[in-house]
Amino acid sequence: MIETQSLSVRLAQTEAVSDVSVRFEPGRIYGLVGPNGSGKTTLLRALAGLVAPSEGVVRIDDHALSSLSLSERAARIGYLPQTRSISWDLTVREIVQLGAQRFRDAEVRAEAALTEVGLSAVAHRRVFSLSGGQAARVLLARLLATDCQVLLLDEPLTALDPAWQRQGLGVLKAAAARGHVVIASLHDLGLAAAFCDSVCVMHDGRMAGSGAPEQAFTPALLAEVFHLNGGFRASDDGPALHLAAHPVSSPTSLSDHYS
Ligand SMILES: Nc1ncnc2c1ncn2[C@@H]1O[C@H](COP(=O)(O)OP(=O)(O)OP(=O)(O)O)[C@@H](O)[C@H]1O
Repeated sequence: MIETQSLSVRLAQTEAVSDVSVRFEPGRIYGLVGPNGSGKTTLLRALAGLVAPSEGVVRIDDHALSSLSLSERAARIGYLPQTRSISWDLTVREIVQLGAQRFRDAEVRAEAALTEVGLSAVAHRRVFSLSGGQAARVLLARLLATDCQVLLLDEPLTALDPAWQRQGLGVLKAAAARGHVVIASLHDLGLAAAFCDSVCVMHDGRMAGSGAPEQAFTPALLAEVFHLNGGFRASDDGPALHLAAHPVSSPTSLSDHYS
C-alpha cells in the first residue's frame, strides 16, 4: 500500500501538487489522468521519493517514505519515467536483467519479463538496433523484472502501437493481479476506463475525482477537466466511455488550457 496524506509539492513558483490525499492498494491498477501540466508526473515523482513534499507525507506500508534508505525504497518502488533513454548499447536481455539484479535468479526473471512484453525473439539483439516501440517494451520489461511491490509508470503507452497499448495495459493488469500496486499516468481516457480498476483525475495540481471509471468519469468532470463531451454508454461489451470527437467549444477555457 502506498498513500499520500495532504501532499503538496512546490516546484519553483508552481504548486504542482496541491493537498492530495490518496491511497493505492495492492492488486489494483490505477490510471492517473489529467490535462497537460495537471501534476501527474510530479505526483508520481513524489510517490517515488524523487521530489520532496513541501507539505504532507508519502507513506508506504505504514512507513514514511522519507524514513527509508535509498536501497529500501528501490526494493519497494519501481519507476518508469516519462523521459526514457537507454545509455548503453547492451543486449535486450542484459538491459532487462539489470532490473532484476537484486535477485539470484535474475536471468530467469528477465526471461519471464521478456516473454510478457513479447520480446523473447529479440533478446539477443543490441538495444540500439530496436524500434522506438520495441525499446519502450524493453524498459517495461526491465520495470516488471524489478518485482517491486509498487510500480509507477509515467505515460507507459508512448511509442506503442494501438495493439501494444492494449497488450501493455494487459501486462500491467496481470502485474496488479499478482499483487502489485500499479499506478500509470495515461492520456487515453478510453483505455484508462477499459483497463483500470480506478482512475485518479488530476486538475491544476488537485485531485478532482477518483474511483471506478464509471463513477469518476462523469459528464460534468469530463467537461470541466478535459473540455470534452462524453460519458459512459451501454455497448455490446458492457458500459464503455464515449467521447465526442471535438472539445467543448469554450474559447476562453481552451485558450487558457493551451497557453
Ligand atoms: N522543474 C520544474 N520547475 C518548475 N515548474 C515545474 C517543473 N516541472 C513541472 N513544473 C510545473 O508543474 C506543473 C505540473 O507539471 P507535471 O509535469 O507534473 O504535469 P503533468 O500532468 O505530468 O503534465 P503532462 O501531461 O504534460 O506530462 C506544471 O505547471 C509544470 O509547468
